[in-house]
Amino acid sequence: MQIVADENIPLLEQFFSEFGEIRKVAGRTMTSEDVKDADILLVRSVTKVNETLIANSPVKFIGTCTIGTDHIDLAYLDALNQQRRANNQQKIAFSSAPGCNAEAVVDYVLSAVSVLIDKRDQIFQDLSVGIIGVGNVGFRLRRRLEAMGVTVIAVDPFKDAEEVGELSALDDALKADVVSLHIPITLAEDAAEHATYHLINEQRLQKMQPNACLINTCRGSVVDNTALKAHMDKYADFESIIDVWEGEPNLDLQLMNRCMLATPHIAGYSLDGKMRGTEQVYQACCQTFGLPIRNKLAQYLPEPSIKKIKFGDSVPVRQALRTAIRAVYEVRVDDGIMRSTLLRTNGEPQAMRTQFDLLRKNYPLRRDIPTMRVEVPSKRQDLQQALAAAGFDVRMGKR
Ligand SMILES: NC(=O)c1ccc[n+]([C@@H]2O[C@H](COP(=O)([O-])OP(=O)(O)OC[C@H]3O[C@@H](n4cnc5c(N)ncnc54)[C@H](O)[C@@H]3O)[C@@H](O)[C@H]2O)c1
Ligand SMILES: O=C(O)[C@H](O)[C@H](O)COP(=O)(O)O
Repeated sequence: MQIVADENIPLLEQFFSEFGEIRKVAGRTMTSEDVKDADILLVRSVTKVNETLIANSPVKFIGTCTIGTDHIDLAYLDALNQQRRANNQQKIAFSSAPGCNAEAVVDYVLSAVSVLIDKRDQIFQDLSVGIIGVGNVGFRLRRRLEAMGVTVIAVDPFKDAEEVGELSALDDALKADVVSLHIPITLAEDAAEHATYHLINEQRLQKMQPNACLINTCRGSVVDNTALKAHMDKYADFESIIDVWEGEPNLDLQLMNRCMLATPHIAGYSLDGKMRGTEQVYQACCQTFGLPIRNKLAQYLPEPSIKKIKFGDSVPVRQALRTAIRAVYEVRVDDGIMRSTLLRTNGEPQAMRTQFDLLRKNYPLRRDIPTMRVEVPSKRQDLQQALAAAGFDVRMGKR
């Protein structure tokens, strides 16, 4: 079989060579010519999988090693499969990787919020956080923040409170100190009144506190970026932390300059998250072709480069939390690199696209918080509790 895959998918050979010959291509510019002989098509979020791409391909399995599926024309795939069923042809199987990088997004939000509270001389427990969308990311984030003593106001019209905890109205969540978005991008024709395109518009920004902080790690156009820029011009204390941009890989550099933190769509880019995405799609592919699952992610994940943090007797909880979270993931590094790189493009569109994609392609190795072992003195129950709540693998030191 021929496998055509986005060159940025990690562990392609390790997981997929048993299926056949792998041809790697640039995901953003993948064409129908590239996939004309593909039996298996493996993509990430930058490849539009639609009629134009696959109509003339013999593809039997399509996998996206990502959480989001908005780049896949699922309606077309559905129609195609109905047609195939009518003609007694095998359907084209599809799989995404639900939850694969949810942990990394939670870590991103924790790192970003820890920068925000430092700036405002606050602690986590001072905050209320509105979580919009209580799926794989939002649910994990809620659990983590509540364990850390943060007040969470969660919204999800498609979930039951019995399943995900207390749910509130959107207007209530918008009143929180921090509003964090964890929803898919959906349009009115598919999701009616719950469509998320420009969910955060001028009207909803007005409902937020004048010094609130908006965090967008889901999809750029969930926020009306023009309205956000105008809102921040009006409210000097309003902050935003943006990982996903309307029109990316091109983006509004004025908006970037005004954001408290700006990153190039890397919230989910931990090594664990990316590799887990490949593993999940591999498992679905094995199922489609009736092969046993021989490969496991644990075989390939390297040891974390920082294996352990050890705290002494006198460290304040606030300092320990900040140190541990940012030892695993320091969002300000990504922010600094993105600003300096994109400002050098002077906003020239082609240069901006190239640099944005290079920042993502050459992203440095980063691990998930639960991979970090933290040792605390046994008498510091407070520290143990706070670090475990934040997701660390906490061990007690000797008395
Ligand atoms: N920046 C990144 O690197 C990155 C990484 C992972 C995911 N994402 C994005 O984040 C999104 C969320 O990820 P997830 O894994 O939690 O997805 P998910 O599908 O598990 O959860 C999304 C949740 O949003 C809810 N929802 C849908 N419309 C809503 C609305 N109008 N209001 C409130 N809730 C609504 C759904 O019911 C669902 O529970 C993904 O769709 C993806 O686009 C980005
Ligand atoms: O949907 C997702 O999983 C994320 O947005 C993912 O991190 C996107 O990464 P990409 O596919 O663009 O490499």
